[in-house]
Amino acid sequence: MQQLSIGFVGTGRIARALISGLVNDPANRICGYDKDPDAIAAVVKQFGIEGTSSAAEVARDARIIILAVKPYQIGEVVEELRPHLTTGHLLISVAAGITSEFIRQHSIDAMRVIRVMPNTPAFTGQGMTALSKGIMATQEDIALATTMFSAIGRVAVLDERLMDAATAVSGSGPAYMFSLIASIAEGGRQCGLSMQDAILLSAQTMLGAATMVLNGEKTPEELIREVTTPGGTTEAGLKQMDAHHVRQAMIETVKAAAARSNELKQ
Ligand SMILES: NC(=O)C1=CN([C@@H]2O[C@H](COP(=O)(O)OP(=O)(O)OC[C@H]3O[C@@H](n4cnc5c(N)ncnc54)[C@H](O)[C@@H]3O)[C@@H](O)[C@H]2O)C=CC1
Ligand SMILES: O=C(O)[C@@H]1CCC=N1
Repeated sequence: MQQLSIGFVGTGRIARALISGLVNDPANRICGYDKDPDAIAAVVKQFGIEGTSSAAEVARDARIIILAVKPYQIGEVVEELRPHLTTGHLLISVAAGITSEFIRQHSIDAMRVIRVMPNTPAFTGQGMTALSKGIMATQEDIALATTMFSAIGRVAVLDERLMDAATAVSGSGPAYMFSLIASIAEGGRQCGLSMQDAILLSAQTMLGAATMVLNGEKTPEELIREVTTPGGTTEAGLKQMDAHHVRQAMIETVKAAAARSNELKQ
């Protein structure tokens, strides 16, 4: 069994979601550093990873370094890491908008960089990660990252120019899904259900509907037709969705998030 040494710089919300899945593989040896002592103490306590006291220590202890800080903090973290980086390292960035070229140019010329966009359902093993190869990264690096991120859900390998779109659909997507679940549940509550029952009915329905789509036998449009009886309840509901331009609103939601990811580009 090949041991993988993985180090996180930044152990906030998305890092915790990734660590929660990666710790299950005994082949992974995980360490982390966060400039907030409470953040690193929390992950050490929760997941039993090794805490370190600087980014330099992460570079010393890990071959794979995951940059999990806010986009505007990536520059300072790469500067801090640079003197400690070698061609033996692989840098993986989860930051929205930040290009692999920005990271390579601010680290070392031969740096192998992979840009990924995971999402918080990684906590349940049902994450979706899009990943793309920087110019110096190899197919072996992509294969390694694919295996790593498969521990927390599904993986799609994309050309980097599509990462803004992936960020908008699956990176930010859980927030839209939570919003839809909450809105449908609120409708149920207004029709007499308790909020607890309404959330259960709404969330389990989203899970079941998503599973049917992923089974891949039918398109979402075909599945809509199968639920909808002419003159029945679904048709009455869908008419309201159309009247309130819900589909168009969701399209515009994704386009706005992709545009913002593009604005964060460095
Ligand atoms: N939250 C999400 O659902 C997703 C977030 N991302 C990306 O992940 C990155 C992190 O986001 P979150 O985890 O949500 O943020 P967060 O604020 O929860 O975590 C960031 C962590 O980085 C630490 N940090 C900041 N500067 C540092 C430094 N110089 N050295 C070491 N640690 C430092 C902070 O103390 C904090 O604990 C962002 O770039 C975001 O675009 C990507 C996919 C999904
Ligand atoms: O909202 C954000 O910018 C990050 C990136 C994707 C999910 N959260």
